[in-house]
Amino acid sequence: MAQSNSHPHSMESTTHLEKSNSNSNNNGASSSSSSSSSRPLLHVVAIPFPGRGHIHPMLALARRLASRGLLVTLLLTPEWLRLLSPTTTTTTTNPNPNPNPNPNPSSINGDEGLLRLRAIRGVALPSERARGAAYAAFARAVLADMAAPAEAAAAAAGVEGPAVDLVVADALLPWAPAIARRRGVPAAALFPQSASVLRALLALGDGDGDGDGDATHNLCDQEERLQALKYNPRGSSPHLPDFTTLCFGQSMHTTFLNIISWLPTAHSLLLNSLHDLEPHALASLSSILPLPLHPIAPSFPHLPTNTTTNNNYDASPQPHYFQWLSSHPPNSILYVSLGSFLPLSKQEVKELALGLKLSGHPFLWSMRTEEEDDDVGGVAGVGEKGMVVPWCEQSRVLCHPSVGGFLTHCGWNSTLEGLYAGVPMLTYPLVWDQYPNSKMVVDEWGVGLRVKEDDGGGVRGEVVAELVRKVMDLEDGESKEMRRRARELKEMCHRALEEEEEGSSMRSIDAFVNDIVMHCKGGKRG
Ligand SMILES: O=c1ccn([C@@H]2O[C@H](COP(=O)(O)OP(=O)(O)O[C@H]3O[C@H](CO)[C@@H](O)[C@H](O)[C@H]3O)[C@@H](O)[C@H]2O)c(=O)[nH]1
Repeated sequence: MAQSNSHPHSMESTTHLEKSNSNSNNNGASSSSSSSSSRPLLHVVAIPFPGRGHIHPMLALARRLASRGLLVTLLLTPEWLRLLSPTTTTTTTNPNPNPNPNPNPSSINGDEGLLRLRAIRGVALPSERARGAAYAAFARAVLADMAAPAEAAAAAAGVEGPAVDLVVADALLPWAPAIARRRGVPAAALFPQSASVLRALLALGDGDGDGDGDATHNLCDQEERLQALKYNPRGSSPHLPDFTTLCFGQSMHTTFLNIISWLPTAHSLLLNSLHDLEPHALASLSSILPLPLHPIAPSFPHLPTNTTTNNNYDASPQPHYFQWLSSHPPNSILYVSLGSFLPLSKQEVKELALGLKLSGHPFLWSMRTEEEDDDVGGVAGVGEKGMVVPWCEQSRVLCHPSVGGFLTHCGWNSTLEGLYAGVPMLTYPLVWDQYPNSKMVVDEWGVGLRVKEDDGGGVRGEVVAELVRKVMDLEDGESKEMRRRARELKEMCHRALEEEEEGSSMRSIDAFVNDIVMHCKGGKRG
């Protein structure tokens, strides 16, 4: 965050922490062989919300903290421990054999230096595959049933030692601060969505003043409210069914506000954003939240964490679809992914497949098996032009030179990964923050076109085809302008990671580490 907009409590301008583990490996984990043989600065317990879009940013953060000399115990459900295992990531429906089984950079094979993985046992959650269809049961289990098992796992981390100094939790885990409190340590929050969405949520919280303990009341003045509500996830898609009304008997924003009401009391808040990307929202949050804010994006599991990175992706071995990508000219392939858990209707899949076929452009579609449908003509049969995989290393795929466009549901991680890669986007939001994210991509940053409008209505294949042709046409004026803007934003993202130039992401992580080391070692433990 620019100094002029920093919160008075922010430590961002403090000098870099001396790195006690400068030899980070490609995943950014410390090269020290084990936690017992090193002297970690602090022991952090990190608790992500158990969904892909939350685990990725927490895993990236954990690696970055470990690379700076902190011991991090990342608590995961047994299913996620298994899903992050490299051996589970190589299956594909593509007829090409996989000649080069690849450790997915977002995967992890046991402990990595100062990063330890431990299980949260004894909580029954609907599986990741079923999560989209069973969201109510999933959300209830996470919000209620996961608390005690997570606390037991945090306690076990302290017994395994050394004593826990700090809990870092996903902002959507409302029981996390109580775990920290009972251990007598501070809790920091990682907010996994955009700063603009958080700001809108807080503005919505400025409501009835009924004294019901909602700590987000009265944080925004009228002007702030009006600005923030432009990004009201609900307001930007008023015709969408509000699925949490069914789940919880109350609206999504009320549910969300209750969940995140602990944020103003957290020790500090890590935001998955960059100041130059959302300057107004971050400045506004700085002024209304009484705690240090650290905008740490870009922060993906595959990025090196401690080194200057001018390359787009790391040098890990590459799975088979990279060979296919490499057999195409630069900027010729459209990458398609509609997120990690919400299923599309058969009709939507059919229209998208038709659109891709009519467009005539090659595409790589990461399609979850439950989206596949025989009626689509086995989408892979859409032609020699397309490849369908059940999973790929998205953030690396997007950085491949042959990829020239991204049809995305606008999950916040996907949005950031598209910006980092510098590819123009076609937006196809499905729920919640994906609508305001689409709005930023198209209207604010000028790096995309809407496939699906904000009214959430259906999309015809012919329209998809026309938009794909436009965004992939390197000679089209509008496409050229989007590519120019995309290059600018890509450069911005890469600058944020430059260590020697003190990029903003590096500064923020260092400031956070300085902040918590000073707090915990300074005897301020509660
Ligand atoms: O084949 C694939 C498909 C996805 N991904 C990764 O999975 C993550 C998906 O995250 P995101 O783009 O944020 O989508 P969701 O999983 O749908 O994320 C949920 O969580 C996000 C953060 O809270 C919200 O912004 C979204 O709306 C919500 O749906 C990204 O890192 C992708 O790179 C892959 O690596 N390979």
